[in-house]
Amino acid sequence: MLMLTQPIGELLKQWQEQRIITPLDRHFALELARIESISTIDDHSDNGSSELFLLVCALLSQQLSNQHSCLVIEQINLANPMTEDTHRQTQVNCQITISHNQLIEHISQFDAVGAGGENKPLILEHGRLYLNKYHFFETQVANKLTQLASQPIKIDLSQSQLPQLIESLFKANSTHQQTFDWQKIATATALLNALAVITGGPGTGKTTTVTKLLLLLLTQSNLTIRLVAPTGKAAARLSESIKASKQRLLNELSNLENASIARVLNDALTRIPEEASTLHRLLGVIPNSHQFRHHQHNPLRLDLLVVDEASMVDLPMMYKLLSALPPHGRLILLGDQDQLASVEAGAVLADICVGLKQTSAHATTPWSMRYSASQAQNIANLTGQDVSQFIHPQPKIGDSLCMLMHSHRFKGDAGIGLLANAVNQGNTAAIAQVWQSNHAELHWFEHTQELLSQNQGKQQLLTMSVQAYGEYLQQIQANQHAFASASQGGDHTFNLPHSEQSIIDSFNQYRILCAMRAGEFGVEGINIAMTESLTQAKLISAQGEFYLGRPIIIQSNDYNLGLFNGDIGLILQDRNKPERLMAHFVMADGSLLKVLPARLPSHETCYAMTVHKSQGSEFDKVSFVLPPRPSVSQWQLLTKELLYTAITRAKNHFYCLGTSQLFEKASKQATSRASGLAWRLWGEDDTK
Ligand SMILES: Nc1ncnc2c1ncn2[C@@H]1O[C@H](COP(=O)(O)OP(=O)(O)OP(=O)(O)O)[C@@H](O)[C@H]1O
Repeated sequence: MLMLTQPIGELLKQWQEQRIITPLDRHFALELARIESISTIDDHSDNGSSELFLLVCALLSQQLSNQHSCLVIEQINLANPMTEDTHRQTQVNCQITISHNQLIEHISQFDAVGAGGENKPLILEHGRLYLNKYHFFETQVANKLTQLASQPIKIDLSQSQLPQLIESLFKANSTHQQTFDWQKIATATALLNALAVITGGPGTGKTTTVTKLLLLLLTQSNLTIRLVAPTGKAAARLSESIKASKQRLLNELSNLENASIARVLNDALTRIPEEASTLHRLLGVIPNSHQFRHHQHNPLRLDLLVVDEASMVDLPMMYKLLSALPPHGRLILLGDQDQLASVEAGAVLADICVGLKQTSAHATTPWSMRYSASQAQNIANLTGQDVSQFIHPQPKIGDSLCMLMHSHRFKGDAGIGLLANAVNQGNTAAIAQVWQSNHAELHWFEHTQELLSQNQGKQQLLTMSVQAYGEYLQQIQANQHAFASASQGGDHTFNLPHSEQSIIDSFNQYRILCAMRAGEFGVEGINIAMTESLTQAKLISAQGEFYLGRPIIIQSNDYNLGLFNGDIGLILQDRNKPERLMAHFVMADGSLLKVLPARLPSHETCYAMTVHKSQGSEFDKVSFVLPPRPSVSQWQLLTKELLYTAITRAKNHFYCLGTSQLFEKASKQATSRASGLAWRLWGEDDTK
């Protein structure tokens, strides 16, 4: 059943040396072999069965390290199991000689492998091999979502004012030339179900819709509503968006003709919460523990939870969140299903949305709704929108889903929106056309073929970045000069001219995003190059670790300080003692946190950051850096989700340093996360 050129123990060592597997993968396999009582792993007396077990365990661990939730046996490359790519010309030193079905049958015979629900280290279900823990997370998440989705909320239309209120709130939308008002339909979806998943790209109106929804819910009863996002930055943005959306609604309500309706809505508007927190803060962090204060036996005290940027929530976190929901709690997930999947295991939001994907070659749109007949009727009753064409014989959780597809931010022919769409569809002809159309908001820096240090594209990027970052650094210099001259003149009552918030806001107008961490064109190299360029331009004086104007990104959580992985701050003069430097952070509620640099948790310079870390943030201008010659392992990271996420971080200008071939090739490569969640939710395997 297995052909090996060397004993498996030696091969595992060799794969580790070649970095095909990690030391963890190897030790994981050896440890499970110990549990399985495989004493001598190079014993051929069992016809290769022990070796096969080790190989499969190493493959499973390798999958988990790559953020997959499981190992799909059918996807194992039997001819060369340690490579996914069947065309790659790598040395074949291991070959599985039985079929995938025989392999599944064989794996199920091992002692360490059980079926779903069994207390075994590994679980085999539906051709997928899991670590018990991940199987548990996945089944629990699927069960809870399905259970929430099957809790329709009854609305007695003979008693309810809701249709009238909806009509008043969405009246302005009817002037848009669209067949369906999806924002209105999404609102009805969430009014009618305990679970609502509202997805869509940037600027499609997710926050606008959820604000109207909260407003409508609050006209019905006094609910305890909590708003959360996965990171501090995303939570701060959610707060800002909700505030802005409330303000827009307040203006709209002042134009309502019906005074009694306007009164009802105005009253509810004031009760919409504005403050958002992080998921960690909501669940209650226990220092030095993976557990949270809130869980199944100590549920959250709320009636409705709104989770923004849900694409960033990984499988274990989604499990913890769902477990902590009180039995009557309603859940609204907001996010962009096309963005990068979570940093840790799983692609929960993408798996939830997979059932809406159009797989037919004749499909005119990439997604389509999937309603039950009764939900379609309820939506029609509430909104007047006839969605009967979306009735599906097997709606599953479709009644809880709504996708917003019209961007109000990137209108018509705006370059950023066109580029994001073309990348999303992996349409290389459209991508080339967008770049060739010379849109004012798109800028290209080509990697030249010269020595990397003389790469003209990189020089252009650095020159532009010095200018972009110059603005906040000049504000800092103005503060520094004002302090120096006030001190000379003996003035102790003086004030720094630029506030910390305005300097941080100015810094946040621009960011360099890198596809990679390491290397000259990764975060590390670009940060060094930026520091040199800004020093040459005399905008910073980078002497010592903490210099005035140095931007930093936090790399671990410090619950005592209230700083979390991904928080970004600036080293600035302390207003109360300007001769002292402090790290300054703007918190989710808009307040300023000052920390002595020596007390900062692990951190690094942040002129450039990874695209992953930028999720949940937006900048006026973004520069995106692709490496000129990616290695094989770097290639795996260059996906269309990475490009799409980088592009959609930019509000007004997107600059890209790369080669057109690389950009187009990456847009053809989609992220795939092995998981059984979509199958559990939708009952189909061909949805992907
Ligand atoms: N129906 C609409 N008609 C006109 N403008 C709209 C409509 N819906 C939203 N907008 C505008 O589009 C912009 C983005 O809306 P909103 O913030 O709700 O989108 P979003 O999907 O939450 O965006 P993001 O992905 O950035 O969080 C706002 O300026 C908003 O006023």
